[in-house]
Amino acid sequence: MRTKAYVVGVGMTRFEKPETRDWQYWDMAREAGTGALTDAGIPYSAVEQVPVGYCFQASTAGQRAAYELGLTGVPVYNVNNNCATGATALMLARQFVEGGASDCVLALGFEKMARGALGGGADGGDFATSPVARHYAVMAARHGFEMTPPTAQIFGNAAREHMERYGTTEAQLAAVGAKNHRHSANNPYAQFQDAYTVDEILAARTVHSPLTKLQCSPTSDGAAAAVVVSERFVERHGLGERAVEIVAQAMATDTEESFASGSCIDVVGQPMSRAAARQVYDSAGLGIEDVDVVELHDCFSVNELLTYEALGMCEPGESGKLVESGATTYGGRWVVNPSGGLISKGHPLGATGIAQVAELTWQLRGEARARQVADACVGLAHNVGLGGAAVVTLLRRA
Ligand SMILES: CC(=O)SCCNC(=O)CCNC(=O)[C@H](O)C(C)(C)COP(=O)(O)OP(=O)(O)OC[C@H]1O[C@@H](n2cnc3c(N)ncnc32)[C@H](O)[C@@H]1OP(=O)(O)O
Repeated sequence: MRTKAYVVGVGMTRFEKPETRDWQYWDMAREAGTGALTDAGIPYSAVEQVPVGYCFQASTAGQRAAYELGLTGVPVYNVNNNCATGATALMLARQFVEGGASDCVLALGFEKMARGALGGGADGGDFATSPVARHYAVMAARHGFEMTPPTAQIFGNAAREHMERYGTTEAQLAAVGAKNHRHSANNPYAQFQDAYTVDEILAARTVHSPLTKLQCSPTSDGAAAAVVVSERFVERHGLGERAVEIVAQAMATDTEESFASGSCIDVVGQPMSRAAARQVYDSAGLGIEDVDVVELHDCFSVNELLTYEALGMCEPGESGKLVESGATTYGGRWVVNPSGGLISKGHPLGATGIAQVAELTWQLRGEARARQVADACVGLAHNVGLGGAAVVTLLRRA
Protein backbone atom coordinates (compact mmCIF):
# COMPACT_ATOMS: atom_id res chain seq x y z
CA MET A 1 0.00 0.00 0.00
CA ARG A 2 1.52 3.36 -1.02
CA THR A 3 2.19 5.88 1.76
CA LYS A 4 3.79 9.29 2.22
CA ALA A 5 7.47 9.33 3.11
CA TYR A 6 8.99 11.55 5.79
CA VAL A 7 12.49 12.48 6.91
CA VAL A 8 12.51 12.19 10.70
CA GLY A 9 16.23 12.19 11.45
CA VAL A 10 19.31 13.69 9.81
CA GLY A 11 23.01 13.76 10.66
CA MET A 12 26.28 14.71 9.04
CA THR A 13 29.94 15.10 9.82
CA ARG A 14 31.69 18.41 9.38
CA PHE A 15 33.01 18.35 5.82
CA GLU A 16 36.82 18.41 6.01
CA LYS A 17 39.71 19.21 3.71
CA PRO A 18 41.11 15.84 2.52
CA GLU A 19 44.03 14.35 4.47
CA THR A 20 43.49 16.65 7.46
CA ARG A 21 41.48 14.35 9.76
CA ASP A 22 42.60 10.84 10.72
CA TRP A 23 39.47 8.89 9.82
CA GLN A 24 38.22 6.21 7.45
CA TYR A 25 34.94 6.29 5.49
CA TRP A 26 33.36 3.94 8.00
CA ASP A 27 34.21 6.37 10.83
CA MET A 28 32.44 9.15 8.92
CA ALA A 29 29.42 6.93 8.24
CA ARG A 30 29.20 5.91 11.89
CA GLU A 31 29.24 9.56 12.99
CA ALA A 32 26.60 10.65 10.46
CA GLY A 33 24.42 7.56 10.88
CA THR A 34 24.48 7.74 14.65
CA GLY A 35 23.59 11.42 14.41
CA ALA A 36 20.57 10.73 12.22
CA LEU A 37 19.30 7.86 14.40
CA THR A 38 19.74 9.94 17.54
CA ASP A 39 17.97 12.88 15.87
CA ALA A 40 15.06 10.54 15.05
CA GLY A 41 15.15 8.97 18.51
CA ILE A 42 15.16 5.44 17.11
CA PRO A 43 17.61 2.50 17.37
CA TYR A 44 19.40 1.06 14.34
CA SER A 45 17.41 -2.15 14.98
CA ALA A 46 14.33 -0.33 13.62
CA VAL A 47 16.03 0.20 10.24
CA GLU A 48 14.83 -2.26 7.57
CA GLN A 49 17.00 -1.32 4.55
CA VAL A 50 20.14 0.78 3.95
CA PRO A 51 20.98 2.35 0.53
CA VAL A 52 24.54 3.71 0.69
CA GLY A 53 26.04 6.19 -1.78
CA TYR A 54 29.77 6.60 -2.54
CA CYS A 55 31.98 6.82 -5.63
CA PHE A 56 35.58 6.18 -4.59
CA GLN A 57 35.47 3.00 -2.52
CA ALA A 58 35.32 -0.71 -3.39
CA SER A 59 32.07 -2.69 -3.65
CA THR A 60 30.36 -3.52 -0.32
CA ALA A 61 31.94 -0.47 1.32
CA GLY A 62 28.29 0.26 2.18
CA GLN A 63 28.15 -2.85 4.36
CA ARG A 64 31.51 -1.95 5.96
CA ALA A 65 30.00 1.43 6.86
CA ALA A 66 26.55 0.20 7.94
CA TYR A 67 28.10 -2.55 10.09
CA GLU A 68 29.51 0.23 12.29
CA LEU A 69 25.87 0.92 13.27
CA GLY A 70 24.89 -2.70 13.84
CA LEU A 71 25.02 -6.23 12.40
CA THR A 72 21.31 -6.79 11.92
CA GLY A 73 21.38 -8.62 8.61
CA VAL A 74 19.19 -6.05 6.76
CA PRO A 75 19.62 -5.38 3.00
CA VAL A 76 22.37 -2.88 2.09
CA TYR A 77 22.60 -1.34 -1.41
CA ASN A 78 25.79 0.26 -2.74
CA VAL A 79 24.89 3.01 -5.24
CA ASN A 80 26.71 5.64 -7.27
CA ASN A 81 25.71 8.33 -9.81
CA ASN A 82 28.81 10.53 -9.83
CA CYS A 83 27.95 13.77 -8.01
CA ALA A 84 24.24 12.85 -7.70
CA THR A 85 25.12 9.76 -5.65
CA GLY A 86 23.77 11.02 -2.34
CA ALA A 87 20.34 11.94 -3.68
CA THR A 88 20.25 8.61 -5.53
CA ALA A 89 20.60 6.73 -2.23
CA LEU A 90 17.90 8.96 -0.77
CA MET A 91 15.64 8.30 -3.75
CA LEU A 92 15.88 4.55 -3.16
CA ALA A 93 15.06 5.07 0.53
CA ARG A 94 12.00 7.15 -0.35
CA GLN A 95 10.74 4.62 -2.88
CA PHE A 96 11.19 1.72 -0.44
CA VAL A 97 8.95 3.60 2.00
CA GLU A 98 6.45 5.14 -0.43
CA GLY A 99 5.99 1.82 -2.20
CA GLY A 100 5.19 0.06 1.08
CA ALA A 101 8.26 -2.22 1.12
CA SER A 102 9.59 -0.74 4.37
CA ASP A 103 8.49 1.57 7.17
CA CYS A 104 11.98 2.72 8.16
CA VAL A 105 15.03 3.12 5.87
CA LEU A 106 18.41 4.73 6.54
CA ALA A 107 20.04 6.54 3.58
CA LEU A 108 23.81 6.93 4.02
CA GLY A 109 26.34 8.76 1.85
CA PHE A 110 30.08 9.32 2.31
CA GLU A 111 33.29 10.12 0.46
CA LYS A 112 36.96 10.09 1.39
CA MET A 113 38.74 12.11 -1.30
CA ALA A 114 42.25 13.28 -2.22
CA ARG A 115 43.46 16.85 -2.53
CA GLY A 116 43.47 18.42 -5.95
CA ALA A 117 41.28 18.09 -9.01
CA LEU A 118 39.22 15.06 -10.04
CA GLY A 119 39.96 13.23 -13.27
CA GLY A 120 36.59 14.12 -14.76
CA GLY A 121 35.44 10.51 -14.96
CA ALA A 122 38.23 9.40 -17.29
CA ASP A 123 40.16 6.50 -15.79
CA GLY A 124 43.76 7.54 -16.09
CA GLY A 125 42.82 10.36 -18.45
CA ASP A 126 41.59 8.00 -21.20
CA PHE A 127 38.24 9.47 -22.16
CA ALA A 128 37.71 6.88 -24.89
CA THR A 129 36.44 4.36 -22.35
CA SER A 130 34.91 6.89 -19.98
CA PRO A 131 31.12 6.88 -19.35
CA VAL A 132 31.24 10.64 -19.97
CA ALA A 133 33.17 10.41 -23.26
CA ARG A 134 30.16 11.70 -25.24
CA HIS A 135 29.76 14.67 -22.89
CA TYR A 136 33.43 15.66 -23.20
CA ALA A 137 33.34 15.08 -26.97
CA VAL A 138 30.68 17.80 -27.21
CA MET A 139 32.94 20.11 -25.21
CA ALA A 140 36.05 19.31 -27.25
CA ALA A 141 34.22 19.82 -30.57
CA ARG A 142 33.22 23.34 -29.54
CA HIS A 143 36.04 24.48 -27.24
CA GLY A 144 38.92 22.08 -27.80
CA PHE A 145 40.67 20.54 -24.80
CA GLU A 146 42.92 22.60 -22.50
CA MET A 147 45.33 21.48 -19.81
CA THR A 148 43.00 22.40 -16.94
CA PRO A 149 41.01 20.10 -14.58
CA PRO A 150 38.34 18.35 -16.73
CA THR A 151 35.31 19.04 -14.52
CA ALA A 152 36.24 22.69 -14.00
CA GLN A 153 36.86 22.86 -17.74
CA ILE A 154 33.48 21.56 -18.91
CA PHE A 155 31.63 23.81 -16.44
CA GLY A 156 33.95 26.74 -17.19
CA ASN A 157 33.16 26.34 -20.87
CA ALA A 158 29.45 26.33 -20.01
CA ALA A 159 30.08 29.65 -18.28
CA ARG A 160 31.84 31.02 -21.37
CA GLU A 161 28.82 30.05 -23.46
CA HIS A 162 26.39 31.67 -20.99
CA MET A 163 28.44 34.88 -21.11
CA GLU A 164 28.51 34.83 -24.90
CA ARG A 165 24.82 33.97 -25.32
CA TYR A 166 23.33 36.20 -22.60
CA GLY A 167 25.98 38.74 -21.57
CA THR A 168 26.45 37.21 -18.15
CA THR A 169 29.44 38.82 -16.46
CA GLU A 170 32.39 37.47 -14.51
CA ALA A 171 31.21 39.61 -11.57
CA GLN A 172 27.79 37.90 -11.63
CA LEU A 173 29.47 34.48 -11.56
CA ALA A 174 31.72 35.64 -8.72
CA ALA A 175 28.63 36.93 -6.85
CA VAL A 176 27.51 33.28 -6.47
CA GLY A 177 30.81 32.44 -4.79
CA ALA A 178 30.68 35.51 -2.55
CA LYS A 179 27.10 34.67 -1.47
CA ASN A 180 27.83 31.02 -0.67
CA HIS A 181 31.09 31.71 1.15
CA ARG A 182 29.23 34.36 3.19
CA HIS A 183 26.45 31.88 4.03
CA SER A 184 28.95 29.24 5.21
CA ALA A 185 30.34 31.56 7.88
CA ASN A 186 27.32 30.49 9.96
CA ASN A 187 27.65 26.78 9.29
CA PRO A 188 29.78 24.75 11.73
CA TYR A 189 29.54 21.77 9.35
CA ALA A 190 31.14 23.72 6.47
CA GLN A 191 34.67 22.96 5.24
CA PHE A 192 35.28 26.70 4.84
CA GLN A 193 33.78 29.51 6.89
CA ASP A 194 35.50 32.60 5.45
CA ALA A 195 33.59 35.31 3.61
CA TYR A 196 35.05 36.97 0.51
CA THR A 197 34.10 40.02 -1.55
CA VAL A 198 33.28 39.67 -5.25
CA ASP A 199 36.63 41.29 -6.01
CA GLU A 200 38.48 38.75 -3.83
CA ILE A 201 36.65 35.91 -5.59
CA LEU A 202 37.64 37.38 -8.99
CA ALA A 203 41.25 37.83 -7.85
CA ALA A 204 41.63 34.17 -6.76
CA ARG A 205 43.67 31.80 -8.91
CA THR A 206 41.98 31.06 -12.25
CA VAL A 207 41.23 27.36 -12.55
CA HIS A 208 39.54 27.47 -15.97
CA SER A 209 38.49 30.93 -17.08
CA PRO A 210 36.14 32.45 -15.98
CA LEU A 211 36.09 30.13 -12.94
CA THR A 212 38.47 31.10 -10.14
CA LYS A 213 39.30 28.72 -7.29
CA LEU A 214 36.79 30.33 -4.89
CA GLN A 215 34.00 29.57 -7.39
CA CYS A 216 34.86 25.85 -7.50
CA SER A 217 33.70 23.25 -5.00
CA PRO A 218 36.70 21.74 -3.24
CA THR A 219 37.45 18.08 -2.73
CA SER A 220 36.22 17.00 0.70
CA ASP A 221 35.91 14.20 3.23
CA GLY A 222 32.55 13.72 4.88
CA ALA A 223 29.32 11.78 5.38
CA ALA A 224 25.61 12.46 5.76
CA ALA A 225 22.60 10.32 6.70
CA ALA A 226 18.82 10.57 6.70
CA VAL A 227 16.15 8.37 8.33
CA VAL A 228 13.17 8.03 5.97
CA VAL A 229 9.95 6.55 7.37
CA SER A 230 6.29 5.90 6.53
CA GLU A 231 3.24 7.78 7.79
CA ARG A 232 2.33 4.96 10.18
CA PHE A 233 5.90 4.89 11.54
CA VAL A 234 5.60 8.64 12.28
CA GLU A 235 2.30 8.03 14.10
CA ARG A 236 3.50 4.90 15.94
CA HIS A 237 6.64 6.66 17.24
CA GLY A 238 5.10 10.08 17.86
CA LEU A 239 7.47 11.79 15.42
CA GLY A 240 5.00 14.33 14.04
CA GLU A 241 6.99 17.26 15.46
CA ARG A 242 10.29 16.00 13.92
CA ALA A 243 8.89 14.94 10.55
CA VAL A 244 9.55 16.69 7.24
CA GLU A 245 7.45 15.38 4.35
CA ILE A 246 9.07 14.36 1.06
CA VAL A 247 6.31 15.91 -1.04
CA ALA A 248 7.80 14.85 -4.38
CA GLN A 249 11.09 13.65 -5.81
CA ALA A 250 12.27 12.88 -9.35
CA MET A 251 15.42 11.79 -11.16
CA ALA A 252 16.09 12.61 -14.80
CA THR A 253 18.95 11.31 -16.95
CA ASP A 254 20.30 12.50 -20.30
CA THR A 255 18.21 12.47 -23.46
CA GLU A 256 19.22 13.38 -27.02
CA GLU A 257 18.50 17.00 -25.96
CA SER A 258 21.64 16.87 -23.81
CA PHE A 259 23.85 16.38 -26.89
CA ALA A 260 21.90 17.85 -29.82
CA SER A 261 22.84 21.49 -29.29
CA GLY A 262 26.60 20.93 -29.01
CA SER A 263 26.49 23.15 -25.92
CA CYS A 264 28.32 22.58 -22.63
CA ILE A 265 25.30 24.15 -20.88
CA ASP A 266 23.32 21.08 -21.94
CA VAL A 267 25.91 18.35 -21.40
CA VAL A 268 26.59 19.52 -17.81
CA GLY A 269 22.95 18.83 -17.01
CA GLN A 270 20.67 21.87 -17.32
CA PRO A 271 18.04 19.90 -19.35
CA MET A 272 18.11 17.04 -16.80
CA SER A 273 17.62 19.51 -13.94
CA ARG A 274 14.76 21.19 -15.80
CA ALA A 275 13.06 17.83 -16.48
CA ALA A 276 13.39 16.62 -12.88
CA ALA A 277 12.04 19.92 -11.56
CA ARG A 278 9.08 19.79 -13.97
CA GLN A 279 8.20 16.25 -12.82
CA VAL A 280 8.38 17.33 -9.16
CA TYR A 281 6.24 20.45 -9.65
CA ASP A 282 3.62 18.48 -11.65
CA SER A 283 3.54 15.68 -9.05
CA ALA A 284 3.33 18.04 -6.06
CA GLY A 285 0.98 20.58 -7.61
CA LEU A 286 3.44 23.21 -6.37
CA GLY A 287 5.94 25.46 -8.13
CA ILE A 288 9.16 27.33 -7.39
CA GLU A 289 6.97 30.23 -6.27
CA ASP A 290 5.90 28.05 -3.29
CA VAL A 291 9.50 27.33 -2.24
CA ASP A 292 11.26 29.34 0.51
CA VAL A 293 14.72 27.74 0.73
CA VAL A 294 16.84 25.90 -1.84
CA GLU A 295 19.94 23.74 -1.55
CA LEU A 296 21.19 23.33 -5.13
CA HIS A 297 24.26 21.82 -6.76
CA ASP A 298 26.74 24.70 -7.06
CA CYS A 299 29.70 22.46 -7.96
CA PHE A 300 30.92 25.55 -9.78
CA SER A 301 29.40 29.04 -9.62
CA VAL A 302 28.03 28.76 -13.15
CA ASN A 303 25.94 25.73 -12.22
CA GLU A 304 24.05 27.76 -9.64
CA LEU A 305 23.06 30.18 -12.41
CA LEU A 306 22.13 27.34 -14.80
CA THR A 307 20.02 25.78 -12.04
CA TYR A 308 18.13 29.01 -11.27
CA GLU A 309 16.96 28.83 -14.90
CA ALA A 310 16.26 25.08 -14.79
CA LEU A 311 14.14 25.43 -11.62
CA GLY A 312 12.16 28.30 -13.17
CA MET A 313 13.40 30.96 -10.76
CA CYS A 314 14.03 33.22 -13.79
CA GLU A 315 13.96 33.17 -17.57
CA PRO A 316 16.93 31.68 -19.46
CA GLY A 317 19.75 34.22 -19.47
CA GLU A 318 18.39 36.20 -16.51
CA SER A 319 20.19 34.25 -13.75
CA GLY A 320 23.20 36.59 -13.58
CA LYS A 321 20.90 39.52 -12.89
CA LEU A 322 18.93 37.44 -10.35
CA VAL A 323 21.95 36.70 -8.15
CA GLU A 324 23.21 40.27 -8.56
CA SER A 325 19.81 41.63 -7.38
CA GLY A 326 20.13 39.84 -4.02
CA ALA A 327 17.00 37.75 -4.71
CA THR A 328 18.74 34.50 -3.71
CA THR A 329 20.14 35.39 -0.31
CA TYR A 330 18.67 36.44 3.05
CA GLY A 331 16.06 39.14 2.55
CA GLY A 332 15.52 38.06 -1.06
CA ARG A 333 12.76 36.03 -2.75
CA TRP A 334 14.48 32.72 -1.85
CA VAL A 335 17.54 31.79 0.19
CA VAL A 336 19.71 29.59 -2.00
CA ASN A 337 22.43 27.49 -0.35
CA PRO A 338 22.15 28.81 3.22
CA SER A 339 24.58 25.97 4.15
CA GLY A 340 27.30 27.53 1.98
CA GLY A 341 26.59 25.18 -0.89
CA LEU A 342 29.17 22.88 -2.43
CA ILE A 343 31.51 25.83 -3.04
CA SER A 344 32.03 26.52 0.64
CA LYS A 345 30.39 23.74 2.68
CA GLY A 346 32.32 21.21 0.56
CA HIS A 347 31.47 18.39 -1.84
CA PRO A 348 32.22 14.82 -0.74
CA LEU A 349 30.40 13.26 -3.69
CA GLY A 350 28.49 10.47 -1.93
CA ALA A 351 27.35 12.72 0.93
CA THR A 352 26.37 15.91 -0.87
CA GLY A 353 22.79 15.05 -1.87
CA ILE A 354 21.91 13.83 1.63
CA ALA A 355 23.66 16.78 3.30
CA GLN A 356 21.42 19.10 1.26
CA VAL A 357 18.36 17.38 2.76
CA ALA A 358 19.91 17.56 6.24
CA GLU A 359 20.24 21.33 5.87
CA LEU A 360 16.68 21.69 4.57
CA THR A 361 15.32 19.52 7.39
CA TRP A 362 16.98 21.78 9.96
CA GLN A 363 15.65 24.84 8.10
CA LEU A 364 12.07 23.54 7.93
CA ARG A 365 12.10 22.54 11.60
CA GLY A 366 13.44 25.99 12.58
CA GLU A 367 16.69 24.45 13.88
CA ALA A 368 19.21 26.16 11.56
CA ARG A 369 20.30 28.67 14.23
CA ALA A 370 22.29 31.57 12.77
CA ARG A 371 21.49 30.28 9.23
CA GLN A 372 17.72 30.08 9.85
CA VAL A 373 15.59 31.24 6.94
CA ALA A 374 12.57 33.04 8.42
CA ASP A 375 9.25 31.15 8.15
CA ALA A 376 10.72 28.41 5.95
CA CYS A 377 7.90 25.98 5.10
CA VAL A 378 8.88 24.45 1.73
CA GLY A 379 12.40 23.47 0.69
CA LEU A 380 13.89 22.18 -2.57
CA ALA A 381 17.07 20.13 -2.96
CA HIS A 382 18.85 19.74 -6.31
CA ASN A 383 21.72 17.25 -6.83
CA VAL A 384 23.28 16.64 -10.26
CA GLY A 385 26.01 14.37 -11.60
CA LEU A 386 27.80 14.36 -14.92
CA GLY A 387 27.10 11.35 -17.02
CA GLY A 388 24.34 11.85 -15.82
CA ALA A 389 21.60 12.20 -13.32
CA ALA A 390 19.69 15.10 -11.76
CA VAL A 391 17.57 14.58 -8.65
CA VAL A 392 15.13 17.21 -7.39
CA THR A 393 13.47 16.72 -3.98
CA LEU A 394 10.65 18.86 -2.60
CA LEU A 395 10.26 18.92 1.20
CA ARG A 396 7.54 20.44 3.38
CA ARG A 397 7.22 20.91 7.12
CA ALA A 398 4.73 18.24 8.21
C1 LIG B 1 28.63 17.73 -11.19
C2 LIG B 1 29.82 17.97 -10.18
O1 LIG B 1 29.62 18.08 -8.99
S1 LIG B 1 31.36 18.19 -10.83
C3 LIG B 1 32.38 18.66 -9.47
C4 LIG B 1 33.11 17.49 -8.84
N1 LIG B 1 34.17 17.98 -8.00
C5 LIG B 1 35.35 18.41 -8.52
O2 LIG B 1 35.56 18.35 -9.72
C6 LIG B 1 36.36 19.01 -7.57
C7 LIG B 1 36.60 20.48 -7.97
N2 LIG B 1 37.74 21.03 -7.25
C8 LIG B 1 38.98 20.97 -7.80
O3 LIG B 1 39.17 20.50 -8.91
C9 LIG B 1 40.14 21.48 -6.96
O4 LIG B 1 39.78 21.52 -5.60
C10 LIG B 1 40.55 22.90 -7.40
C11 LIG B 1 40.94 22.90 -8.88
C12 LIG B 1 39.42 23.90 -7.13
C13 LIG B 1 41.76 23.27 -6.56
O5 LIG B 1 42.67 22.25 -6.73
P1 LIG B 1 44.21 22.40 -6.34
O6 LIG B 1 44.55 23.86 -6.26
O7 LIG B 1 44.97 21.54 -7.26
O8 LIG B 1 44.42 21.75 -4.92
P2 LIG B 1 43.46 21.73 -3.65
O9 LIG B 1 42.17 21.06 -3.98
O10 LIG B 1 44.27 21.16 -2.54
O11 LIG B 1 43.15 23.28 -3.36
C14 LIG B 1 44.24 24.14 -3.09
C15 LIG B 1 43.87 25.00 -1.89
O12 LIG B 1 42.67 25.72 -2.20
C16 LIG B 1 41.68 25.46 -1.24
N3 LIG B 1 40.35 25.49 -1.87
C17 LIG B 1 39.91 24.72 -2.89
N4 LIG B 1 38.64 25.03 -3.19
C18 LIG B 1 38.27 26.03 -2.32
C19 LIG B 1 37.06 26.77 -2.11
N5 LIG B 1 35.95 26.55 -2.84
N6 LIG B 1 37.03 27.69 -1.14
C20 LIG B 1 38.14 27.92 -0.38
N7 LIG B 1 39.32 27.27 -0.52
C21 LIG B 1 39.37 26.33 -1.49
C22 LIG B 1 42.02 24.09 -0.71
O13 LIG B 1 41.45 23.87 0.56
C23 LIG B 1 43.54 24.15 -0.66
O14 LIG B 1 43.87 24.90 0.48
P3 LIG B 1 45.33 24.70 1.17
O15 LIG B 1 46.33 24.79 0.06
O16 LIG B 1 45.41 25.82 2.17
O17 LIG B 1 45.32 23.35 1.81
